[in-house]
Amino acid sequence: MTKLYEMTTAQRLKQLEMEGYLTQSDIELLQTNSALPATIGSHLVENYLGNFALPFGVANHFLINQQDYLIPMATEEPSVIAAASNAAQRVARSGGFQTQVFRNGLQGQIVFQGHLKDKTSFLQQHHNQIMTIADQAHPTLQQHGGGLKDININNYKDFVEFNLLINPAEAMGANVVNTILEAVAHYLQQQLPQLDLLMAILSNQAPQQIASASAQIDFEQLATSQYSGYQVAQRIVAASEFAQISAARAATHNKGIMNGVIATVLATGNDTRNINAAVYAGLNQNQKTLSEWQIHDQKLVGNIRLSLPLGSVGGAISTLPMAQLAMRILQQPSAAQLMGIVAAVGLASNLAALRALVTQGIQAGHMNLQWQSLAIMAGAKADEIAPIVTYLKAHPQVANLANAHKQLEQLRKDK
Ligand SMILES: CC(C)(COP(=O)([O-])OP(=O)([O-])OC[C@H]1O[C@@H](n2cnc3c(N)ncnc32)[C@H](O)[C@@H]1OP(=O)([O-])[O-])[C@@H](O)C(=O)NCCC(=O)NCCSC(=O)C[C@@](C)(O)CC(=O)[O-]
Ligand SMILES: NC(=O)C1=CN([C@@H]2O[C@H](COP(=O)(O)OP(=O)(O)OC[C@H]3O[C@@H](n4cnc5c(N)ncnc54)[C@H](O)[C@@H]3O)[C@@H](O)[C@H]2O)C=CC1
Repeated sequence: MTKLYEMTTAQRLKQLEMEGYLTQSDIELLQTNSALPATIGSHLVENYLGNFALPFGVANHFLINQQDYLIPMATEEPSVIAAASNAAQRVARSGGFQTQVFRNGLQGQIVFQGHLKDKTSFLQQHHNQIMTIADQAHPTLQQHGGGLKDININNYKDFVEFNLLINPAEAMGANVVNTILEAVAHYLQQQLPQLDLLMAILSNQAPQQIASASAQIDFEQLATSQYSGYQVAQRIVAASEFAQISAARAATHNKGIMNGVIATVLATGNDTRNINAAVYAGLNQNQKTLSEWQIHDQKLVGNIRLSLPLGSVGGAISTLPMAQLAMRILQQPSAAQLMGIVAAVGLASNLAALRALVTQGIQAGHMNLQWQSLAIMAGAKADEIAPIVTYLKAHPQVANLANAHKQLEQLRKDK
């Protein structure tokens, strides 16, 4: 069967329509030059001039909690989608990804300058009123099952912090949380005139919005022409250990994870700055990397744990037509399901990069993609692609479109 990446874009769209991932109107949306009408764009940002387009594609072969997924990605970086698909296929053949999600709420901070002597009795006295104000500030949130869950007060040297835990229901929650915080802050300032309100804002540290994904990969899925699967597994574990002791390597290890994470977060209309901030806030001196790899029970075992305050409604998720399309391709996941999916994508991106790095190096795969693109651009069809790639690989000095055309003509004459 022709592989997705060997098809033309038109064939690919047809194939995904046949598989039920896309409707005719999705295809029309994808084929319009600007999938974002100016009427929406000009309401999303200020001083709007036009749209900035990015390629949008899908990674395939994802089996997550025994369910098949196509993963929409928006990215400008070549090989991110191929890498995620490549690793996902190895994981799927070994049983797939398992995910776990803890989605308990976002923290909001109301910060005053000064000192609050009797914080416990203040909280006891005002707790119910604060809960009522929070509910009134965003009444629809309660209808969606969200709202203020908990309040703590922390005294610092010259500051008092009211820390509110708010369940944003299905939203990412920045706006709903900030609305509640400002209403509560106003009330608190009235009750505490001796303090000076400094700010009220959600925290992008999200220790209560955590997604974990794991995969147990059979050694045979890792083998290359140079190394056995077991050797590759050992080398991936060594790479993971080195990242734990080298901050310089940890940064790159993590970047490889964020390749797929950010591409998927962006495609679904979620806030990428929020996710970058939350993910990196989850790291510390003792935990430099977002994932770890070990050998256990004759398998390579990967684990990833990410702070992922994602939403399935609200903000640009509900406004951008392309984000809505991405959510349809993902079969309309809940926010918690989306968190698990994104964690699995992060682990897949990491596995692909590490496997390439500890075997043939990163450039060989990148050049392979380049040659594949040249062959496809020259018009090569399924079984014609491999011989042209082989030729271009063997003649890197003349690996250009004109020569890909010549080789294709020759190949067809020789048939
Ligand atoms: C590049 C590949 C995938 C080539 O991989 P390959 O070995 O040439 O692939 P293959 O031809 O054997 O195909 C195997 C599978 O790969 C996928 N695949 C293969 N080709 C395509 C394609 N054109 N489009 C879409 N998917 C593709 C596809 O799933 C395919 O299965 P199939 O569908 O055929 O049954 C591999 O070498 C790889 O995974 N390399 C890693 C690339 C990577 O991580 N890139 C990210 C950018 S580098 C970076 O930013 C971060 C880094 C690396 O520094 C992080 C770190 O240091 O940790
Ligand atoms: N520090 C940060 O990260 C900040 C981020 N932002 C931005 O805030 C936006 C996200 O804010 P949100 O509050 O998530 O979006 P939002 O402002 O669109 O609010 C969510 C809306 O969805 C509605 N809704 C419908 N069904 C719901 C359900 N099942 N659960 C919850 N709400 C439901 C709510 O009533 C509400 O009106 C993003 O655009 C983000 O970039 C804004 C300020 C700060």
